[in-house]
Amino acid sequence: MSLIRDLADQIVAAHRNNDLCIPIPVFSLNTPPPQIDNEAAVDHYELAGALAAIEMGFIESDAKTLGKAWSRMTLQDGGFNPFKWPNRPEHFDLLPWTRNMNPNAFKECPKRLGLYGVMPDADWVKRMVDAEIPTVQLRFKSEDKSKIRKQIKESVAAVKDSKTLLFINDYWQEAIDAGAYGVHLGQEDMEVADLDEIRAAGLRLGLSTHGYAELTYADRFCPSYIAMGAVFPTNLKKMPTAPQGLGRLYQYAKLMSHYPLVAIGGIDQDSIHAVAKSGVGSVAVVRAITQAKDPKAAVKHLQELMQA
Ligand SMILES: Cc1ncc(COP(=O)(O)OP(=O)(O)O)c(N)n1
Ligand SMILES: Cc1ncsc1CCOP(=O)(O)O
Ligand SMILES: [Mg+2]
Repeated sequence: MSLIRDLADQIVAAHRNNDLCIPIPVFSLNTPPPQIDNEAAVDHYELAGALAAIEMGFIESDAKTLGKAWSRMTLQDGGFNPFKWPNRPEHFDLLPWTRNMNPNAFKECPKRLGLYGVMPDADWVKRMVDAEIPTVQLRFKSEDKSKIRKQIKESVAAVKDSKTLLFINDYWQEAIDAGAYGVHLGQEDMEVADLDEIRAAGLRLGLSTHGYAELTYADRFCPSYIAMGAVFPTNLKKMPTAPQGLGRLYQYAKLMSHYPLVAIGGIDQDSIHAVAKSGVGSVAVVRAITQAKDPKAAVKHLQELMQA
């Protein structure tokens, strides 16, 4: 165990000062630390990588994923180097990059979806089309199926004959029925959705992720794009994990660079440039548009800042 401890200490020391570390929240200091299964681990590097990740504030599932990646990286790169960080698809055993060879891949979307407005109703979708935003999502939350269908129908009509691409959040069946461009699903949504039906209908699929474990899981489905967040704190949604920060976003973007990527969560005009520099082709925002004095001008300004 002391060898594993020593390797883990070297990894933590090498990465202590970069933005990959997230302080462990005070409320969880009294709970027992997550257990890494020594028996199931392949080698010392897997255990050390996972232990280091826990100390750097990664959640248990991400620490386990990182442990396996540390093991593969150490074997593939011919030795242990604590200053490295796993960031290549082969470290995480991701699918081969050639999506057109994968019969289960979802339909392709542009690699760079650009500014992506996540909007609460069809009127906002119309405003975004008028502002010529490249990508928009209808994120209308309701229990009322007839209202949902109406909102989706109006949104699909709004983007017709425009260059704006429309994703529908959650309501995949209604999105298929209305002929939308694509659907966006979270990790829980995808467990209950009929992914085969979405693929067969030719809709694009975007998936939410919140860390390494969900990224590698999402990769198994070869979605059209992968969203990563929350980058910064947001009050619009209760997030399952702490804000990831720019350091982790940059690593995720490097690892998944063969996918169209979307960054989301708490991004505004002050941070959008740094977020775009991570290499993601798209930045999704809600409040930076809906709470702007002039939403149309905000769309233009945010796009300029992304490209600057
Ligand atoms: C682009 C984009 N990324 C993430 C989400 C969040 O989706 P989900 O986790 O399913 O949460 P809800 O939006 O359904 O509350 C999103 N909608 N869009
Ligand atoms: C829907 C959603 N999913 C992850 S963060 C988020 C909300 C982002 O809103 P904002 O851009 O206002 O922080
Ligand atoms: Mg959802």
